[in-house]
Amino acid sequence: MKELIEKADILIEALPYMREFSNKTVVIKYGGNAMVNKDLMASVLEDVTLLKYVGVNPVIVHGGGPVISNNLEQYELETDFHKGFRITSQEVMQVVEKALIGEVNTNLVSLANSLGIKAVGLSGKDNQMILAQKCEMDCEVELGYVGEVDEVDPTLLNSMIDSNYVPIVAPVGTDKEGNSYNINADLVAGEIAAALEAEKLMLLTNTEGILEDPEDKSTLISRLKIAEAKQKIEDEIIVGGMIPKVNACITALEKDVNRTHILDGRLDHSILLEIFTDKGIGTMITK
Ligand SMILES: Nc1ncnc2c1ncn2[C@@H]1O[C@H](COP(=O)(O)OP(=O)(O)O)[C@@H](O)[C@H]1O
Ligand SMILES: CC(=O)N[C@@H](CCC(=O)OP(=O)(O)O)C(=O)O
Repeated sequence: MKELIEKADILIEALPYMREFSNKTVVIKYGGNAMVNKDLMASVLEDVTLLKYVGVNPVIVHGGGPVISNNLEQYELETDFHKGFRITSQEVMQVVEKALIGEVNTNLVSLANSLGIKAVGLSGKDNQMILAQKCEMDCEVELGYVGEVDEVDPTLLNSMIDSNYVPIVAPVGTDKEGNSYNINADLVAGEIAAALEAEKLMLLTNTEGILEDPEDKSTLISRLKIAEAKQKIEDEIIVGGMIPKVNACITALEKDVNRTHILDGRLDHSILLEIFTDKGIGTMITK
């Protein structure tokens, strides 16, 4: 009986959060390094199903870096990164599109549909939803078809949300001429959260959150303000793949998304633990 009452307590703890998030949009970025197996993907999508049933509007943006790297290896094409971005020649871009849109996106959509979510897959090219421009972050290195988001048109996503679908977005953008661009998925998630005026942005990854010492999980930082996060990038405590995540949170916060979180996507039901428990998990970045 005690166990049953504890289960009821968990539901009661979740109740105020269910009320708070009902009819609100939550953007979830699911990253390649936390997508390591089908069970984990199913656990993430189960959380998304529950969100949908309690009236939250989830939007998923996925990565797929490791899948792209595997496919490039099969084609014997080299992968080079510059400041966390994959240098993307025209040949590499073709593999990126096939991997992200033709493989990762369709697999996620199929799995989501099999779990009872009305999921629809799309990329930033659909209806020119994500207008991109060539990323000119560093003049010294030619990044090729690496893009940065110029503008997100939220019309298509909003009409899907209004019709009760869960959009699953691949991070490929386009320019007005129809050229495709490879965009870091964290940055896409931040811009989509901003365009949808989402309540929350959640970036799922393969660490507990932001760590003071990446080798030591006990050094998890639960809360960080924008200025503190920028300082940690400058001090090189936050490096590599964590930098675009922090930048995505900053973009979203500056464009009025209320809450942003970086959390462990390897942990079963991390989304529910973050949204529906008093303590939350991972790192929350705030204004
Ligand atoms: N301060 C930090 N705390 C935690 N992880 C960090 C930190 N700085 C850099 N990282 C690295 O960032 C990685 C997450 O980025 P990335 O591998 O690109 O994830 P994803 O595939 O989920 O997008 C972590 O695995 C870790 O190696
Ligand atoms: C420009 C750039 O680097 N794009 C990424 C897009 C996929 C991505 O961001 O995947 P993760 O979230 O799994 O890292 C890439 O080519 O790997």
